[in-house]
Amino acid sequence: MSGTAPPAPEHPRPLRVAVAGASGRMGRMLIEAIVASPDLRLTGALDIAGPSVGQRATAFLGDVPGPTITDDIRAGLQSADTLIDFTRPAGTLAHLGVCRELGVKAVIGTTGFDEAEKAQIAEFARDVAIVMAPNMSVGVNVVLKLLAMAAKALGDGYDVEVIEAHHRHKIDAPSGTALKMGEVVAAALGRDLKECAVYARDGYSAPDRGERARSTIGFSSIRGGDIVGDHTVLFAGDGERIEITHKSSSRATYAQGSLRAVRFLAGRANGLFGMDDVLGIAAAEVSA
Ligand SMILES: NC(=O)C1=CN([C@@H]2O[C@H](COP(=O)(O)OP(=O)(O)OC[C@H]3O[C@@H](n4cnc5c(N)ncnc54)[C@H](OP(=O)(O)O)[C@@H]3O)[C@@H](O)[C@H]2O)C=CC1
Ligand SMILES: O=C(O)C1=N[C@H](C(=O)O)C[C@H](O)C1
Repeated sequence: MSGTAPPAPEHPRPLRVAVAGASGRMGRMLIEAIVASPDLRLTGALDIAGPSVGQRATAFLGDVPGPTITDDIRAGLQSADTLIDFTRPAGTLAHLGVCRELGVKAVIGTTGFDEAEKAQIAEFARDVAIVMAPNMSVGVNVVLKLLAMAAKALGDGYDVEVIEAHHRHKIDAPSGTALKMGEVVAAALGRDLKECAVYARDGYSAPDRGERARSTIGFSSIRGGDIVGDHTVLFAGDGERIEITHKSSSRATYAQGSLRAVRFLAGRANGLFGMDDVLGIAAAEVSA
């Protein structure tokens, strides 16, 4: 034992966290992870009006104390430093409006935002610090770097297809992660995904009929059972194929990534960040 004082704790008091979508698949996973984290405290739980409102947010964990789920956004956020939101685009935007008023930071996992909604989130981030990512897992964010490197190295000679599979309850398609993968590959190839994405092919209706246009990036979505989340990017060339795949087998990875994002935001007043910022890989080398 040395005689020096132990290092100061990273955070002098637990970070106070509210969860939106508290009774959802991710909401419950997040609540369980927060309760198990000594540096975090669950101070609010939000959900859209329904049977979960009025219930104790931690009831599914047994006799664990926790806040009551509310659909009153202000009440749910009033004691929080940071909101973690895994809901729907309309819900997230409503929550962010109150976050801005109350000075509450936000970690956004919700997917399915359109361009106008993304612009609104960027606007909110001028006033409050926000981490937003379609996938909070470490693995997927490392894969995004690998994809950029692969696309740069392979260039235009390979056809790119993004294939994703999720559980039967997922409402948006393609997944936010698949779209992000497409964006990363398109950027590395000097393309604009808006111009080159192909979301459906039925073989009969123009303009999808006929040979594959070389510069397109195709998307395929599979929905079934309890698949947590699988993503493959296929680079198909002449005489060889490369497949880069990530498979989630537990939502705990998304929850743990979200908690890392909460801790990352603790020192920040405003700005829009991604999981690559949280993980410290935003500037990782991707040149081929
Ligand atoms: N970034 C990431 O790492 C991940 C992102 N996701 C994304 O998170 C989101 C939620 O996923 P998941 O937990 O599986 O979904 P769930 O449907 O299980 O949970 C969503 C929760 O939000 C509630 N909700 C619905 N609409 C609103 C609204 N307008 N305002 C407030 N709350 C609302 C739902 O209530 P009700 O049930 O009554 O509709 C439910 O409690 C999706 O967009 C999904 O793609 C999911 C996993 C990982
Ligand atoms: O809805 C889900 O479940 C998931 N959604 C995210 C997405 O749309 O990419 C992340 C993960 O794939 C699980």
